Amino acid sequence: MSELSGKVQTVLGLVDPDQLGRTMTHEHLTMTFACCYFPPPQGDEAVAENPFQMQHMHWLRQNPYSCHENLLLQQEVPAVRDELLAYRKAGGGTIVENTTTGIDRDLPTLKQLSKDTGVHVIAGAGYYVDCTHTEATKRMSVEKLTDIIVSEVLHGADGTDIRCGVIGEIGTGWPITESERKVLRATAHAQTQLGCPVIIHPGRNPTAPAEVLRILQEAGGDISKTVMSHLDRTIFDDGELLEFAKLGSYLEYDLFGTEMLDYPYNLEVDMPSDSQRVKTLALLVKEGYGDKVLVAHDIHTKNRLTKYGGHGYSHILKNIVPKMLMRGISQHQVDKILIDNPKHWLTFK
Ligand SMILES: CCC(=O)NCCS(=O)(=O)O
Repeated sequence: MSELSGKVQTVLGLVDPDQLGRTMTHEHLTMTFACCYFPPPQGDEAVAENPFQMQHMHWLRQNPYSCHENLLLQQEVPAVRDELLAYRKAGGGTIVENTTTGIDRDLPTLKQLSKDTGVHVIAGAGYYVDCTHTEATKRMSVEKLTDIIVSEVLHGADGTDIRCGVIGEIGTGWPITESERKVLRATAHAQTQLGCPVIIHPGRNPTAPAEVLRILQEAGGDISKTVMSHLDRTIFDDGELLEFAKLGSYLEYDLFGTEMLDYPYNLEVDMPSDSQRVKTLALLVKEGYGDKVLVAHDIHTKNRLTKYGGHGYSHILKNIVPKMLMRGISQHQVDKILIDNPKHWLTFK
């Protein structure tokens, strides 16, 4: 039996799963999203150059990807430290930090933030979406990719001895590229060796999540230990959602706090409001999937920080939990979503 078995691996080492407490399963504390810059609407160029003013806050919430500076979360370590202290005060215990290769994972900073704040931080192994894969990555065999991912969990990543505790977020687009397919197969092979948790960023198409699970399953992956992220912007029809839920992965609503009219990466998408997200969680609980639901904010741009008038990492604990209770989700079920489900997912087999 491996020394990881029955434990959770944080950036500070192995911990007992009962120590995690309330857990956000999909956040970023330091990263760059420059790969996904989207030009501003015509006429808004001047605002995009100088967005961090009170009168531009609404514009920034509607157009978070159209301002270069907003995509550099890695410049905000002191603000993130303050936010983590506030998160602890609000009752939070753990954050899964989903930054993988391609969007500037910074393990020493994650370790320091965890030391400074007492929040458990779990780092992610593997690769983000195709446009961030280097030519060298694209040339790698599945075996080589598997070895790298396994090593990031067992020995440490990015030339450090700081170990990752999950694989992901593994980035995929739509359609899924050949390089992304190889990374998915490597993810499944690494998961088979390690018995570890996996988390996926699906493409922006309602059929993308099931296609990813199919690829993972064919490569021997454990779907019951895999999280499908970003369902808020991916599957909109209740019937389709319940069909997807039958496949057995964790179901993650991780864009709490993000409300925007025009989702630039796919204008077909109507981004739900937080109230609509809570309604969907209530549906999943009622239909028997309460032990599969996970939640988070996926903070990946500056404007989502409270420093810039955003919702911050404590929004779910402070505002969404009361709304969940008000909409008939029991306290027992809320505790499952925030404590038990993350704990079971994050524990190595
Ligand atoms: C790196 C952060 C990330 O991928 N977030 C998801 C953004 S979106 O695809 O939901 O727009």
